[in-house]
Amino acid sequence: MEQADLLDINGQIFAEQGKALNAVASRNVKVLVVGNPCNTNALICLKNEPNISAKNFHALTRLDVTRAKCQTFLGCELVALKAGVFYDKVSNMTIRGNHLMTQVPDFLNAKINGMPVTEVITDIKWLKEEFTERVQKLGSVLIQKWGRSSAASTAVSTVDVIRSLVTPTPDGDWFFPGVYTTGNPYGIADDIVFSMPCRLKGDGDYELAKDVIIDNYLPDRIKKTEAELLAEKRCVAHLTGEGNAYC
Ligand SMILES: O=C(O)C[C@H](O)C(=O)O
Repeated sequence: MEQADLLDINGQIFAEQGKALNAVASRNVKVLVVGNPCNTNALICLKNEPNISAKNFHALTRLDVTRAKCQTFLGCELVALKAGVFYDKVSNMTIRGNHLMTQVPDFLNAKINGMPVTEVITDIKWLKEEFTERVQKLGSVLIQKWGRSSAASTAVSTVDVIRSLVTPTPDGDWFFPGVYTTGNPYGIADDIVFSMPCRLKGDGDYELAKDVIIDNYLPDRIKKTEAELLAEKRCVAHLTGEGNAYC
């Protein structure tokens, strides 16, 4: 199926969900969109819920973050640092942008046992190439292997998001959902759903993390995933009330 068809068919479901939530849901409802393409489906959903704050919508990019944490842990194995490190010792891991293949696993800001990942895994080539590609492609690799999307890890990630929404983010760490962009400090275009680092107090509301490092490597990649999301957005304009779709 072409991406434009997928966007249209799945997008219609999320437009209807948005309208239904708008009609009956609490104005404080928190919405987590799982169906792919989840960033743009979240955008469609929130555009159909004018009575509910766009801040209440999240896209499930947590799955990618958990994968990135696990791959980082495997990276530790590669440099014989497995002892004492499990993936829950990896903090500040985010993926930037879309849940799809252009996503940017941000190893630059991530830490292992409080130390920058790049100081623990000094093979930067491995981080830029193998690690990044593994995280980007795991979803499609699993579909090829099993003939369907991953279900258990999606369910676990969904529970993780809900737990993160109702628990204060641990000191020094981040929460990393796909969120609606409006006036963010990272220069990401407004009016899309983009995964970025956040912190929560445990009441479901969040603020964007401020202590974020950007080097020469990340911006180009972040621009690419932003461009993909802007293109998806044009493709679903008929579902967001913004005119004719253009794919
Ligand atoms: O369902 C998919 O397209 C893949 C899924 O989002 C995943 O990342 O495992």
